[in-house]
Amino acid sequence: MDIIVADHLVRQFHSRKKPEGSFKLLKSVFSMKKETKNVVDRVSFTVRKGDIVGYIGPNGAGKSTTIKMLSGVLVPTSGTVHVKGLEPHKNRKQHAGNIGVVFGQRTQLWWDLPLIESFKLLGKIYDVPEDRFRRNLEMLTDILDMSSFLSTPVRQLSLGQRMRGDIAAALLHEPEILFLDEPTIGLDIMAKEKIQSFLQKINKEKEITIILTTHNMDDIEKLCHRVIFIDKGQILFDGSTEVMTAEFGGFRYLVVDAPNWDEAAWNGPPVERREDSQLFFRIEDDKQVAPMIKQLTDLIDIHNLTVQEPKIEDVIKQLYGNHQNPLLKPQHQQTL
Ligand SMILES: Nc1ncnc2c1ncn2[C@@H]1O[C@H](COP(=O)(O)OP(=O)(O)OP(=O)(O)O)[C@@H](O)[C@H]1O
Repeated sequence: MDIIVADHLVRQFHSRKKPEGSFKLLKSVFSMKKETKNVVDRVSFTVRKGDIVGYIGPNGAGKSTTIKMLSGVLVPTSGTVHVKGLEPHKNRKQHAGNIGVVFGQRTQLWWDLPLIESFKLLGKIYDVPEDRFRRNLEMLTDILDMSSFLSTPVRQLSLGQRMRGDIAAALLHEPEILFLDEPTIGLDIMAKEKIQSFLQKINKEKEITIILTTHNMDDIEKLCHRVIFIDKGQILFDGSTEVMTAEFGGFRYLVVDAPNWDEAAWNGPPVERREDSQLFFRIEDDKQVAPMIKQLTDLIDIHNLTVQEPKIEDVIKQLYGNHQNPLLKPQHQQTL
C-alpha cells in the first residue's frame, strides 16, 4: 500500500539578485532583480507502508524542502502530495496525528523544561490518552535508554541525549510515519548506533514508515533498502540499494596491506584511500588485477591482499560526482 504519494511536486523560492558591476552596485538596493528558483522541481515518488527510504543529495539539493512539504510545514507551489490520503497543508490536524517529524538541526523540545515536562506537554497537544501516554513513554524511555536524564532540562542534555529526546517526542502519539531530517548529525559512533538500531526496531516491530535525509552514509548502509537521490531539486535516481550498487558500483577495490608503503616509488594507478596500512586501489576491470599485483610485489613487501566490493558509501560517492552518467537523467526526462 502506498502511504506517501508525491506527484510533480514543485516548490519555488524567490530571491533578490544584485546586478553585476560596481556602478550598478550603487543602485542595487533599488534595482535588485527578483529571481525565482524551483528548489524542488517536479519530484514524484511513492512510498509503501513499512519502507525506510534514504532521501539523499548534496547541500542545497532540496531535501529539507521536500520533507517540509511532506510534513505540511511548507505549501507546494504546484504538484500534489498525499500522506495517508491527506494533503498535509490542507488537513493539518489529522495529518499531524499520522506523522512524527525530527529536524536534527532544531529541537521541538522546550529548552528550559526538564525533558519529561516537554513530553507531557506534547502528550496534551496531541491528545494522547493518559494510559497510552504512560505506556509509550515507558517503552521509549526503555529502548532509547533515557531514564537517567528524563528530569534534566533540555538545555543541559548532550547532543545524543537531546536527539533521543526529540525522536521520542516525535513518537509519543504513535504516528505511522516518521520524517527524519539528519537524525544523526554531529553524533558520536555510539550515539549514532543507538539511534540506528532504535529506528530498525520500530520499523520492524511497529511497521513505522521512515523517510530520512542524511549525509551520514552509514545511516543508509544500516537502515535503507531504497535510496532517492536528488540534486538541484530533481530526482536523479530512485531505486533499491542493490540496483544502485549494480548500476553505479561497476568497480571493485584491490586492498593491499603494505606497512612499508613508499608512495614516492610508486608509479602505478593512484591509491584512492588509506586505512592504517591498507591501501585501496580502484579496479574498473578485472584484467587490471594481475599486472598490478606484479607491479606491487616487485616494489614492496605485501602482508595481505584482497579484492573487495565497494561499500554503499563508495557507490554513493560515485553518484554525487558523476552527473554526466547517462543513467542519471532527471526524473521528468526518464521514459517509463
Ligand atoms: N525559505 C527559503 N527562502 C529562500 N530559499 C530557500 C529557503 N529555504 C531553502 N532555500 C533554498 O532552497 C535550496 C534547497 O534547500 P534545502 O534546505 O531543501 O536543501 P537540503 O538538500 O536540505 O540541503 P542540506 O543538505 O544543506 O541541508 C537551497 O538553495 C536553499 O538556500
